Amino acid sequence: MWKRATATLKSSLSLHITNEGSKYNAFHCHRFISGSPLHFQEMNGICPKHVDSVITFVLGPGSGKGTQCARIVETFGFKHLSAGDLLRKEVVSATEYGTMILDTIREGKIVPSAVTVKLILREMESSDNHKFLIDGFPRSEENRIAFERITGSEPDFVLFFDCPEEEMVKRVLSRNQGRIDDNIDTIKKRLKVFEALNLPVVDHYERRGKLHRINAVGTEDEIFEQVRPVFAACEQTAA
Ligand SMILES: Nc1ncnc2c1ncn2[C@@H]1O[C@H](COP(=O)(O)OP(=O)(O)OP(=O)(O)O)[C@@H](O)[C@H]1O
Ligand SMILES: O=c1ccn([C@@H]2O[C@H](COP(=O)(O)O)[C@@H](O)[C@H]2O)c(=O)[nH]1
Ligand SMILES: [Mg+2]
Repeated sequence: MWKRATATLKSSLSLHITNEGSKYNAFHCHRFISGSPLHFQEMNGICPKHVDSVITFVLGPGSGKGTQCARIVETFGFKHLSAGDLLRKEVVSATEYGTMILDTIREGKIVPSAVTVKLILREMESSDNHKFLIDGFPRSEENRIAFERITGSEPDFVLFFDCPEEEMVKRVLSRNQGRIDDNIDTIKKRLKVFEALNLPVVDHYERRGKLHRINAVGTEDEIFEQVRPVFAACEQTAA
C-alpha cells in the first residue's frame, strides 16, 4: 500500500495566480461535486479523494520520460498525466484556451499555470487511482508554487531525466508524431526555456531532498532499471 502523508487538495481562498500580461490571470479551477462546478477560490477545501495520494513529478524535456512513464504505469500501477498531452487535447478540442495553447506550444513557451493546473486537477479528480505521475510539469517555479498552493501539498518525489542536448534533439526530431513543436527552431526555444525556468524547479527539489536524477542515456530497459528501484523503495516504505 502506498501512503501519502500530507496530500490534501486544499484551496487557498486568497489565491491569485499571476502570469504577467495574460488574460488568464484569474484562477478558475472547477471541482465537480454532485455534478456542479465550483471555483476553487470559493472552496474552503479539501478533496477527500486525494488524501493519501502519491504525487510524482517527472521532468526532462525530450528525454524519453513519457516512454518511461508507460513502464512505470505497467509495473507500479500509477496514473500517467502528461501535462503536454492534456494541453494538446485542449487544442484539438478547440476549447476557449485552444488557440492560446497552440501559440504557446509553437513558441516553446509555458502555458499559464491557471490553465495547466486546472487541467491536471480535473484529471486527478476524475481518476480512481491515487498514485499520479505528473509528466512535464511543473515547468517553472511559478507553475510549482501554483500547484503547491492549490493542492496544499508537495510531490512525494521528483524524477529528473537528465539527457544531453544533442541526444534530446536527436530523439525529438525522429519522434514522428506530428507534433508542432518537434522542429529544430522550436526545440532550440524549448531548451532555452528549460534552462531558464525548468532547471530552477529541479534545483528546488534537489535541495528538498526529493530529486531522483536518472541518466537518460541508454536503452529503454537500461533506463528503467534506474527508475525501478526508486518506485520499489517507496512501495516498501509504504507497506
Ligand atoms: N532510451 C531511449 N533511447 C532512444 N530513444 C528513445 C529512448 N526512450 C525514448 N526514446 C524515443 O525518443 C523520443 C522521445 O521520447 P518521449 O516522447 O518518451 O520523450 P518525452 O521526454 O516525453 O518528450 P517530451 O518532453 O517532448 O514530451 C520518442 O521517439 C521515443 O521513442
Ligand atoms: O506544464 C506544461 C507542460 C507543457 N507545456 C507546453 O507544452 C509543450 C510540450 O510539452 P511536453 O511535456 O514536451 O509534451 C511545452 O514545450 C510547453 O510549450 C506547458 O506550457 N506547460
Ligand atoms: Mg512526453
